[in-house]
Amino acid sequence: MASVAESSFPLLCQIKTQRRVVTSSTLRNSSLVRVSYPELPSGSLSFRCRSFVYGHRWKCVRRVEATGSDSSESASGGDEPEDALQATIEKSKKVLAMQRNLLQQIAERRKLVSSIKESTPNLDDGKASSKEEYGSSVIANTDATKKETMDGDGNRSVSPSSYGKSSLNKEPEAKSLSPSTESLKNSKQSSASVTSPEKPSDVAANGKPWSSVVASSLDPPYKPSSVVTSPEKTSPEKPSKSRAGAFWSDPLPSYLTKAPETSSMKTEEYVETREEKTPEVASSETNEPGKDEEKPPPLAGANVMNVILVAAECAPFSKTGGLGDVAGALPKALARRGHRVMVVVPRYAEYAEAKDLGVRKRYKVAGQDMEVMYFHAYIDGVDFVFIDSPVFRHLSNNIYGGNRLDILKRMVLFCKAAVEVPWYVPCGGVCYGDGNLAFIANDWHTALLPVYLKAYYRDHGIMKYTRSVLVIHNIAHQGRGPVDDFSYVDLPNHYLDSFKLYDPVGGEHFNIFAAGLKAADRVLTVSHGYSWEVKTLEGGWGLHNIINENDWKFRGIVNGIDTQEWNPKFDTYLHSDDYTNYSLENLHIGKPQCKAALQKELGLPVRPDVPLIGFIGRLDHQKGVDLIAEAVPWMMSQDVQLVMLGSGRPDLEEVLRQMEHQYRDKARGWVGFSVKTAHRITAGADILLMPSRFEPCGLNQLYAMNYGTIPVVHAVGGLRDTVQQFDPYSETGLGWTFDSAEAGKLIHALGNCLLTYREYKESWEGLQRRGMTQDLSWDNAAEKYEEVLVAAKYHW
Ligand SMILES: Nc1ncnc2c1ncn2[C@@H]1O[C@H](COP(=O)(O)OP(=O)(O)O[C@H]2O[C@H](CO)[C@@H](O)[C@H](O)[C@H]2O)[C@@H](O)[C@H]1O
Repeated sequence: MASVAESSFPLLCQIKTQRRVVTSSTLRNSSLVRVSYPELPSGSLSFRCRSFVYGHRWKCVRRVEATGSDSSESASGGDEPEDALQATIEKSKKVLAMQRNLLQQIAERRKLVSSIKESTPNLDDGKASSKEEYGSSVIANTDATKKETMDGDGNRSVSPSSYGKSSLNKEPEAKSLSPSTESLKNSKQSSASVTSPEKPSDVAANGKPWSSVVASSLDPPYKPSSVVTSPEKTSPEKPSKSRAGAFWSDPLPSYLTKAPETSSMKTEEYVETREEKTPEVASSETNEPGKDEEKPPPLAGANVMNVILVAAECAPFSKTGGLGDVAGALPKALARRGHRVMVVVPRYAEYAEAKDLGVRKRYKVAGQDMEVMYFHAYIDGVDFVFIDSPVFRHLSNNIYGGNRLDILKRMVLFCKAAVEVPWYVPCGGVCYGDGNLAFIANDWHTALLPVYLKAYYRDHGIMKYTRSVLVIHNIAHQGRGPVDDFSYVDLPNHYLDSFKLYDPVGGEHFNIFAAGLKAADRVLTVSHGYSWEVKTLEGGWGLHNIINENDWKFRGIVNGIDTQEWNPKFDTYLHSDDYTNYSLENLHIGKPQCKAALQKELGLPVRPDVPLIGFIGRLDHQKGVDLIAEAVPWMMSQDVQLVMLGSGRPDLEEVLRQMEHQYRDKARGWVGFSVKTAHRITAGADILLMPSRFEPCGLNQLYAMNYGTIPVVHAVGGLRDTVQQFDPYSETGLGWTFDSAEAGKLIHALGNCLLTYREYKESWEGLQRRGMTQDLSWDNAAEKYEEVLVAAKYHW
């Protein structure tokens, strides 16, 4: 047997070009292929090929060895005439030249095709339709009547007079976010050295190291991502007991003492499954020239990271409010920028798209061993990982249900499991690993994650490059309890202080949000206005001091909206019952049709001229439902219709029922949780009321504006950031605002709004047009999130 050449694509193409007979029992990956090749001394070639036979593309990454029935003779030099060999070499050279020429042509064609694609509009039509399918499968899941019981914290009003405009855009000093040039350089170097450790031939074009891949026949085809995880990170450091003991008086959690299985995954099995890939995917894994030109660089450029968003709810799978919407949409926007993105959420029900990954882990919660399983779906470029445990099951309609300790234990289990997902859960066959990784935790429910990341791992030199960002969607809910609750979170004693908080309302108590805010590398909230408010005594709900102390890592980023899901042009809930899709172009036809359909569906008189006022939201003190109730008699004295959709506090639910009972010809109070009805009200109403006492961002006003529905809002938090007061003189603005949470002020603003609706049609249309032409997508916000993730990454 004589070694002829190292693996080479041209050589294989040469073999193909000359139409040699290829004999192999399976012609599959990692098989021994034998090719008849009389010009060679051996008469044939055999080679072991860890190859990719997709379409007609071949790539061989191992040594090619010449062999044959007479290989022993050839190996010894035999009687091979010198000139025959020379002729073969010459021939080979010619073929190689032809081959190069061909590849050149292919590359040029590819360039041409991609430039045609770029200049062709409606390329995302396919995406829109797939989203529609995705959305429509959801209706059954989310439409059931839901009730929400959060952690039971009391509510307090925020004094509007205390909002200082000048402070609204106050953000952390740039210098405090940026590392020194030197450390940035070092970290970049270290990141570079950890992000591309494999030999080129060992790394697929999607950046996944072959060596750490597990069989995943259950997974959908994985779209290539340019994120590379380091071997160091994909094989996380295993803490030695003695090392951990030196830092930590309490015993380490049991799962820390076991080696994560990331690196022990079976390449062989993976090789089998790779054959099932489509030619399109496979082509991205060849080393063909021209491929690089075809794939544009990620928008995130060198900032591409692995991002894991962890939340208690995620639309469309689970949702009680705005948090679910954000968890469903922000990750997709980050993925569009080129990041590898995962969402981790509890599995409250069986989701058709999600498949069992077969991974099982056990965690201790309050002394009890609990097993979790992991389900996975890959949708719109995002890995959705659902953590399954009996404690989460059947809670779709009652996500925050149960008593305080039930919720606490669920969140302890969820956060313990979530923080280890990058080690154990292969997505598309490959675990994320803990290098170049940032978690985004959301609200108090997942505020334990930054604490666990620190206490279990980073304090012990593990996951030391992993960062955590904690997003405040609503600071009124904090995970409060008696100090004794600390025993449930399973942390070293010296962590107790970070949970302890004293305030005049709760006295000395245990506060999960407080600990999360301290432990996270960065803290975000969902608007600029709210980022200012939470630093005040009125708006911080007892956490303002902690936020002020951590101002350097704190920032506000206004939410975006999912412009597929909440778009009158594509909205799947407008496909039936006489509703219709519409856009700015046919607004004057489409919106009145939706209004008539809504009136009909609700049993209200179908009248195009009467202003239809809507409200959608959780029924609690925050949303100012009581202010609407106070204004109802005035409203009903006007020629208007009012429809309110909400669930929550029983007394406020009763307000809705009473209102409908009293004004049957004008008002409807829909008590329950119906995503379909929320979409239909947003499309059919002329005006949306949001008199929230405080509103971290608010999504309904954004949805409303995208549907040509005019918001009337209390200028607070994100509402003030996003709804600019209408100015009839300059014909600017997006809606009506009022400056304090009082029924009188609401009535005044709504009165002006109704006047404009009736008397100034052109102004009204201008308001609608301006609202509908705004860029409300998540793309802008995602870019800002990326800045924060990168700042966290380079900060030690
Ligand atoms: N009865 C019902 N039936 C159907 N759908 C209903 C419904 N009640 C509410 N919804 C839906 O839930 C979402 C509510 O979002 P919001 O942002 O207005 O409020 P929420 O207070 O829950 O969110 C918190 O987090 C978000 C996200 O950051 C912040 O915008 C917000 O200010 C903060 O209070 C919307 O999609 C709305 O349509």
